[in-house]
Amino acid sequence: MPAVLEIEGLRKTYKSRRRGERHALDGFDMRVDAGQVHGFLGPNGSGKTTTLRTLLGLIRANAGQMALLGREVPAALPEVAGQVGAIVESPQFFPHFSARDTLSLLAGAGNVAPRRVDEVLELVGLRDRAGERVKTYSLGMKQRLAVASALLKDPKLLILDEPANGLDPGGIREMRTLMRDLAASGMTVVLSSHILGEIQLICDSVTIISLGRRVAFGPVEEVLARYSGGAVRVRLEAATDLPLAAETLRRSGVQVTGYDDHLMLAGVDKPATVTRLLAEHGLYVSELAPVTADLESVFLELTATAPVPGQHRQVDESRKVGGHTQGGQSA
Ligand SMILES: Nc1ncnc2c1ncn2[C@@H]1O[C@H](COP(=O)(O)OP(=O)(O)OP(=O)(O)O)[C@@H](O)[C@H]1O
Repeated sequence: MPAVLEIEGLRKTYKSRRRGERHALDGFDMRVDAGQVHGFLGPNGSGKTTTLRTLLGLIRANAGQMALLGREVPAALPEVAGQVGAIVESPQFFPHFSARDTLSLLAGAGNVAPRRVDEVLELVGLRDRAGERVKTYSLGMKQRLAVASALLKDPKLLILDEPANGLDPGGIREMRTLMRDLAASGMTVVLSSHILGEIQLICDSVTIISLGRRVAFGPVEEVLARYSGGAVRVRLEAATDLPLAAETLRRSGVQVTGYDDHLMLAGVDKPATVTRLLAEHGLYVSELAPVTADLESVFLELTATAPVPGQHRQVDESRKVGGHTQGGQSA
């Protein structure tokens, strides 16, 4: 599958007199294949916006290679810009203009056929309110207008920085449907976010960034499976046997956490061995279920941002949580 977006070894260092040097991107890699909705995930300050701004030629990298639609950027940006729609900073619209006026103005400036204005209004679901002034719009409607403006050129690649930021659950759901519709029409969509549930629902694949480095990437299901760590939930026919079962499993080297009515096991390669081991001790399993992690726990673990009781994590501060600090396919 051809890559629509490729980044290799990207470095960006900000220098300030007060804070000295800060490596916002520290050898970052990323690849997005055609036709995907790709989630770009990372905690605050991890380097998402810096990556997207560098890719779009808004700031200069210190090192690394980047390509959009198979062309090296920033050198080929003038040629590929017409096929890339992006919203990286919240666009400001004239509050007294309607959505239709706003888009007509942008279409005129960008040599876009006027009929495209109605097409994008339809696509983002603003057709029926297109004549009203932007100042009367909800945040969700303004976000749709921003997406509409990025769609005017009918781009092959759409890049959105935090498109669901500030939206209520209804607005988020609508944005999700819009993203999926765009992908279904053949567009590749890259969206940065820290709304993990959303990414899990919308995206085919993800890149997780932490402290300017890629810590995991791949299809969402693969990333989840990779970081579930062989977790298995076990229930027994007799709950009173749980302590004995826990002891038996621990003696065989399995990591066990005991709960009132079940055990959680970690690092189990073959769940069937658990059943056999327990049966050999007269303990009968009523449930043996592999537990898949959700994206939120994977994200918290990989980016070391899980909350710790009594501690306030500082922005940009790295802290190791659990065993994983680097992804299996990490850069
Ligand atoms: N213009 C700048 N000057 C100095 N430091 C900067 C500048 N822009 C970003 N940074 C620093 O670079 C790091 C990465 O910032 P960036 O905005 O790319 O992160 P982000 O992942 O987009 O975060 P958020 O989710 O909060 O928007 C942060 O430490 C930030 O403080």
